[in-house]
Amino acid sequence: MNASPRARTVLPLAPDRQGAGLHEHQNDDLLVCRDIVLEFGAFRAVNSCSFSVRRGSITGLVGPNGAGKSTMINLIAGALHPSSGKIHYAGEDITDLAPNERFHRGLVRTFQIPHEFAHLSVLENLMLVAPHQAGEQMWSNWFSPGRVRIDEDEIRRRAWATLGFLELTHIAHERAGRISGGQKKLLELGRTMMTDAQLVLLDEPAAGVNRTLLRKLESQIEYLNRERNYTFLLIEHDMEMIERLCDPVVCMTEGSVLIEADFKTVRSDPHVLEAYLGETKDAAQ
Ligand SMILES: Nc1ncnc2c1ncn2[C@@H]1O[C@H](COP(=O)(O)OP(=O)(O)OP(=O)(O)O)[C@@H](O)[C@H]1O
Repeated sequence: MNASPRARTVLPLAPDRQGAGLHEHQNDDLLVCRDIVLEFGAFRAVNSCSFSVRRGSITGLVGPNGAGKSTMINLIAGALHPSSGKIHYAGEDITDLAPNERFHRGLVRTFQIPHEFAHLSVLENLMLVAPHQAGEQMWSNWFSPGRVRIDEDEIRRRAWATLGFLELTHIAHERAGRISGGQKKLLELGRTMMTDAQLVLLDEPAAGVNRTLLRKLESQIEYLNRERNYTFLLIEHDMEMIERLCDPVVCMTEGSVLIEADFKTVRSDPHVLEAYLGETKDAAQ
């Protein structure tokens, strides 16, 4: 379980209040999404969605298929921009910031290793992600080659340390495209460790991961939360994982937040049950 203190419970919204500001956001909120709307053509995928992520928490984002969870993660990461609403991160309005600017502020999203990195080794994939590499800047190469060397050595050292932590040292020189799905998830987590992450967005980390690797992934998420003070926002359909790791849990349905509370309260909430039941009925038809 996340070691940080559990702060608040927000009771389910009455249906006629859905989409209204969910609650008073607090100073310890690292991320605040307020009244976010996103339309794809005539379809409103996110409908006045408001929730916050407390600094130091592992916040779960759950909800039936199509609820708008991944779209919200895309909006928070900056891959999509809302039609209306505001996103605040670390006290600043980031609604219009580009994804790379968010990344440099420590808002990091994990992603499947893209094709262009699949042919690189696991070690190289880690080294590539380190922020503020002097070698990135042409002027550094011209004027201070020594500094580039030191940076690269430091990044390499950090990459090996990360591999050691993830127990992936034995596959350091494997091509990233050839490792197992579970190992890729660990590598994604490792890539966040090469950055100065503050808020890590994890989209379905458990998907395609076997039980043993899943427990390892969970304990590493807990470790990074506890020891490196990472805050996580985690989308997951595996409710056991959500129960073990997350507090609070935000449940979305039809583009809005239905409830934000501890796992037990969310699980037993009749509106949540109804939302998931609707999904089951749709699948059965
Ligand atoms: N690029 C797009 N164009 C049109 N509709 C989209 C697009 N992306 C998502 N949608 C729709 O928006 C709604 C929300 O999708 P989203 O992927 O955010 O849901 P989700 O809660 O993450 O679902 P799942 O748990 O199945 O991944 C869905 O109805 C989806 O079909």
